Amino acid sequence: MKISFIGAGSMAEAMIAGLIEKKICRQDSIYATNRNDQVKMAELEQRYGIRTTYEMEELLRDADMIVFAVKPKDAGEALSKIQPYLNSNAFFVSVMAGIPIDFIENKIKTKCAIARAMPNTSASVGKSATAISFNELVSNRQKELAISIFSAIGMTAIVEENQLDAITGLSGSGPAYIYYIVEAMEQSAQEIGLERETAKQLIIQTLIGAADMLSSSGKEAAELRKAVTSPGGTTEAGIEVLRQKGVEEAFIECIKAATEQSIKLGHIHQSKLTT
Ligand SMILES: NC(=O)C1=CN([C@@H]2O[C@H](COP(=O)(O)OP(=O)(O)OC[C@H]3O[C@@H](n4cnc5c(N)ncnc54)[C@H](OP(=O)(O)O)[C@@H]3O)[C@@H](O)[C@H]2O)C=CC1
Ligand SMILES: O=C(O)[C@@H]1CCC=N1
Repeated sequence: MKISFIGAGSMAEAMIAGLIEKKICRQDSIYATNRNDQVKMAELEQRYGIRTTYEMEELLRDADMIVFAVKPKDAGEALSKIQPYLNSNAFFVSVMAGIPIDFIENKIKTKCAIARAMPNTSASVGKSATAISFNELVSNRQKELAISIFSAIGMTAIVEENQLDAITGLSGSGPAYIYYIVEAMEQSAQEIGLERETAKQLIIQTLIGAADMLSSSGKEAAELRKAVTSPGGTTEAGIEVLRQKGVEEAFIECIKAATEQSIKLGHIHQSKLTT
């Protein structure tokens, strides 16, 4: 099975790392290209044993899946570059935030199977939360292929395309929100006089434990939170500050803003098709 990546940045690398870790396909059956960062290409070859090339013919010939992972702003240019090399057998999987399937269909001018997916960078450790939708040309075999690949690097939900902007705001960007909280916890650990490395390990284990509880206890987040929060205790004192500072509202606004941005990216690209 040949999988070709167009765009070789954070998201492509996370998927490549996950695919290799889970032995989904041979290392030398994964191909990648970028715009011009040859150092990065050499690094990927060395780190993962994959093939990199700037030859579109070599990259795309007989690929079972073409994963499109450039920034939305570069989508038009990159799609135009590969368009002459695509045929109706191609199976194209875009992971771009905000870019609708019909924009891609218009740009590549070839009727082919297209999936739009929203994974996250936890793919690199086999823990992506991915949502995916398909155009009407994706065959059952291609759907199974995409689902098996994304499921190997995490969990996969099949959704209607109109859900993907919200999913981008929630779980596509989601890891960054958690890292942001960890940064704050690390900063606070320093301020309250804890040794950096010990604090880091405690924070990580706290996150893993909480995620595990959410996943395996069958209890809602609110119930788990209440179980930690003794009346008149330490957690109550801490959570009260979060409440006063409006942290819950801030997170809700944060996810709405990310969702809006995904919608906006789509509109910007759609308007380019009509101008
Ligand atoms: N990062 C994340 O957490 C997630 C990202 N995504 C989506 O994945 C996509 C990629 O994001 P990310 O990996 O973070 O971005 P990066 O900036 O890390 O990588 C973008 C890649 O695209 C390449 N590129 C740009 N233009 C072209 C071109 N014309 N032809 C070939 N390659 C090109 C760049 O090459 P060069 O370096 O040479 O310029 C680079 O390798 C985005 O659309 C994003 O919305 C989806 C889910 C999560
Ligand atoms: O910030 C971004 O645009 C990408 C999409 C989802 C996560 N990162």
